[in-house]
Amino acid sequence: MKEPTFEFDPSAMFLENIQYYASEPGVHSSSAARKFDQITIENFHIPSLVLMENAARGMADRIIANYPKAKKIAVLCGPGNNGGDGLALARILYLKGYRVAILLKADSALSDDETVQFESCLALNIQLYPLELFVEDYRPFDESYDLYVDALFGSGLNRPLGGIYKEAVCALNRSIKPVVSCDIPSGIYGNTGQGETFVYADLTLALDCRKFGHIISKGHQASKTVEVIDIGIPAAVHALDPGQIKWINKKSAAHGLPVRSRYLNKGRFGKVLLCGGSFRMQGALAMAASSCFHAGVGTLSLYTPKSAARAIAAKMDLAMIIPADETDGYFSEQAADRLTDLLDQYTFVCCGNGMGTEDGALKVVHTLLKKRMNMILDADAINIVSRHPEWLKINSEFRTLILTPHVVEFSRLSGFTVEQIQNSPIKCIDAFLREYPNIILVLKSDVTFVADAENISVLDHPDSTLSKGGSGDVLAGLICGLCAQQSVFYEACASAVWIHNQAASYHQNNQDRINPACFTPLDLIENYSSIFNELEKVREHCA
Ligand SMILES: NC(=O)C1=CN([C@@H]2O[C@H](COP(=O)(O)OP(=O)(O)OC[C@H]3O[C@@H](n4cnc5c(N)ncnc54)[C@H](O)[C@@H]3O)[C@@H](O)[C@H]2O)[C@@H](O)CC1
Ligand SMILES: Nc1ncnc2c1ncn2[C@@H]1O[C@H](COP(=O)(O)OP(=O)(O)O)[C@@H](O)[C@H]1O
Ligand SMILES: [K+]
Repeated sequence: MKEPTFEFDPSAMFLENIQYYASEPGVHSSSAARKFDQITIENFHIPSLVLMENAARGMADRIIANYPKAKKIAVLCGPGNNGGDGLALARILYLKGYRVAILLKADSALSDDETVQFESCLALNIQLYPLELFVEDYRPFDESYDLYVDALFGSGLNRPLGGIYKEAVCALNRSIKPVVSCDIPSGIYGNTGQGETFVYADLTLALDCRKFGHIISKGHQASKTVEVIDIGIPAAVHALDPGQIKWINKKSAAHGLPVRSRYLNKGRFGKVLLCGGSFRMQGALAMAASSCFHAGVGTLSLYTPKSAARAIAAKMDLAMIIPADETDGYFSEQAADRLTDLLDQYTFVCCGNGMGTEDGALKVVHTLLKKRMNMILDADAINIVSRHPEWLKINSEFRTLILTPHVVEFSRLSGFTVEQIQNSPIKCIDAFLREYPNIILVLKSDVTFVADAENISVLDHPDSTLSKGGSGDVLAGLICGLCAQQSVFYEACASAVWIHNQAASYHQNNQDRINPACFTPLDLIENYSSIFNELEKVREHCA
């Protein structure tokens, strides 16, 4: 595994206000996480056994909170410090009165810290079984124990699982009892999320920080629900990692929400033009428009083919509608010519929703890109620039361009296969942004990335409520609405991604929650107001 290149530089850390860093850690490679451990042990003189104890205590607390009925717990331990965490956890649970069994490969060589843990488990007479017994028949354990802990391998995995470990993982996956993985599901590589045979966990307790392997490739589903355990690594150490992915959370979402001064008039909250729609797909534009308006923009205009304009005008009062010349219900080439004269009135444009990829639409996108203005291209506009990637470079240094592809659109745009994007999203994003450094990319999926040439952030909150036609249009409208009101576009994109996802589950704990199957993308918009209120409170609290 390649070791990260960053070095410990105390001056870099302490010249800054250390509190600045005291926020939730991002997502790091597991090589970086190993480096954090090393820096903490060597430079902060916090012994590795202390970190291990913190890890084990944190895990015990989370297991008790998540599985309050589990009283009998079997812990599968490997030959390294992941196994050491497992043994320390076994001791802590045992001393709290749980019935605990340790499963360890017979004659296993143990790491130094694990040896310490092993001695104390032996002295306490905690039940110890050879892992071989579990591999031969896991069912007696299924009958006697309520929960398994997978502490076989963590960040030290350096080859595919084989032999008894592979068999143990297969048995764990067949078991009907819940499995909690320590740090990372065994068999998954923390740097890449790849693996051959690996544990499918019900809960993964990530030590210190989330690793890439929790959010990408096979590791994403294998990890299922991830909770982070604070093991006592100083927060400022995380900031040393240049390769980290920021975690999009409520606090960062609050940061990207525009501040709304009570004294300003509509002209100061953005003059937005949405360009899109067609006779067959006017709903996409209407949903984007409603989302954009409810995000707070001052004025909103829609430029859409005549027949779509008539249909939208009949149901929407929020936007000014400019009918465009059309051919068979889609933008005509003349529509693009007229657009040139219109654009100067607007401060932000969103283009693509329901637009089609006919010649007129092509010319509309080209016209926009020749103009030095800030804009989002979504949906069909992305399909169009995929056919003309050279257009992405026109005037690129004079404007911010936001692209919001889903994985298939990103595949068309970047040339990477869907499989490559799913297996190695970070590499694909990185390569794309090296080619187009002035773009902000929002790569949408169950895990969504927001990236520019310098930053990459992630939202990992899968929710089938959003797996519906129109969710993307609503997101494009929201991003446009937040960006039109401020100049920190990257933060606004991350904020919109969080709000959009949060809006899908907003009623989760209320009786009036709409079932995910029955929820429509328009219901998302109804939840903006409550979410904005919450984010404003977070912002006041942090000020
Ligand atoms: N370094 C530290 O101070 C801390 C480490 N922590 C824990 O330590 C873990 C990392 O510990 P280690 O570096 O010991 O690594 P692991 O415990 O992941 O395992 C490494 C050991 O497994 C062997 N191994 C790797 N792949 C194998 C395979 N496929 N089949 C059989 N054997 C294999 C290696 O040769 C090595 O002996 C973390 O994931 C975390 O759980 C935590 O306790 C926090 C503090
Ligand atoms: N399972 C899921 N979990 C979380 N978010 C999802 C899921 N499925 C879709 N989404 C989100 O919903 C939106 C769908 O966008 P897109 O695929 O462009 O839809 P459409 O073009 O139909 O509007 C994206 O923001 C995506 O991240
Ligand atoms: K593990």
